[in-house]
Amino acid sequence: MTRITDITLRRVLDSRGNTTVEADVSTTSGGFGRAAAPSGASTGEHEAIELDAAEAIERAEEKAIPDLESEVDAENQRAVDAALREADGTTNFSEIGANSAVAISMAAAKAGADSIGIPLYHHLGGTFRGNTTPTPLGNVIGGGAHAAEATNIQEFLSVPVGAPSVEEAVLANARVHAHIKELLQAEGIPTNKGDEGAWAPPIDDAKAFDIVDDATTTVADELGFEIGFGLDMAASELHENGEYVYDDDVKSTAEQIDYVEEMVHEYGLKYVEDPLDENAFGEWAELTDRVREETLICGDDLFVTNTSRLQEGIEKGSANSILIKPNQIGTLTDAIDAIERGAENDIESVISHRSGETEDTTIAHVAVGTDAPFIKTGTVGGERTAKLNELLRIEGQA
Ligand SMILES: O=C(O)[C@@H](CO)OP(=O)(O)O
Ligand SMILES: [Mg+2]
Repeated sequence: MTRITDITLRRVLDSRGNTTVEADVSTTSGGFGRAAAPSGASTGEHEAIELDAAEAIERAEEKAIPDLESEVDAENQRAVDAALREADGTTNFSEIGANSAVAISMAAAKAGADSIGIPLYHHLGGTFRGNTTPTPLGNVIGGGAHAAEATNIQEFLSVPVGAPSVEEAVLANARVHAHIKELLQAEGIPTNKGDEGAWAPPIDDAKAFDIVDDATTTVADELGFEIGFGLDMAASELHENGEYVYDDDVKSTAEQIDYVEEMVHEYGLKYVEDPLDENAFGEWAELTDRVREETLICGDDLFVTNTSRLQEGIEKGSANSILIKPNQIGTLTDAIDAIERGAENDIESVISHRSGETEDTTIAHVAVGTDAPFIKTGTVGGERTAKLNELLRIEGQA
């Protein structure tokens, strides 16, 4: 019923105007799925390999598609993803490209769900999950690798933990984003935007902390529920020769740990992603020990959605949260295996977009299907609202 009959790949544009891979998958029962691969800018050194889109398509057409068409059932996600890995033959999809692999993996999942006649989140999570929606982390001020001449910290995130619904949470983040524009304009500060639609003003991190604190507090008072905030420090991008290099300061590892702990206490941060370098498992553990009761310390570049790296982090106590990005590892099976391993070890999952995105909505379904407590997929911009609005549709079906 769900045997794959045809896989078609094409180049499409992502939100940065770069080409990426889109896959169409059809099945014998007429099921259909379409998905496109996102693309990162502040990529982890341990991520699966993204090839030039045209190259990835050519190689996947030659090496992977013949092993899938008429050979595998779209509803059997593990079999689809095992065939992709088998065809690639490397540990990091460097042969066919993680971009072609993840596009095919996600499109096959959609075709499987369509063939069976259930929503993707239900196909991915099963009948006993998928009854909750994640809290969205909304990127409202950005810099780092996402915007030049802006903050050193890559992302300041609105975290509406008190919102009674995902609809209220999404609207709250949009309100915080709009209020920040008003605060910046009131001071005559330019309101440029970064890759993910967050404001990217020419201000330092200290100013950004104060503006985001002001905006989240004001909007929380307006709406009547708690709105905290968090960070993606993407500290590997700041890490040079064992130090963390800011525009106005250079911090040793010990000073970086103290700094993050101080910010968690001063601003009541709900979430801190990548506060230290992507190889510093031990130092991460020291920070996590200090603040784990107050905040989530989340591994993005540290874990790169890789269960083996997550296992090392579990054994060392490096973090209490993992960022999940299917294109970092190459298949939905690997991404969901990482979520499960995390859940077995009290590691909270945050399902995430990439800075280069399309209108694809798969990650919204992954978040709901796995009961993930959080999703990080921006605040405004078509490639971000595509996921946020899909969450609103799913919540409406509940
Ligand atoms: O660092 C991150 O968490 C992601 C998403 O915000 O950015 P990028 O896709 O550039 O890695
Ligand atoms: Mg990150």
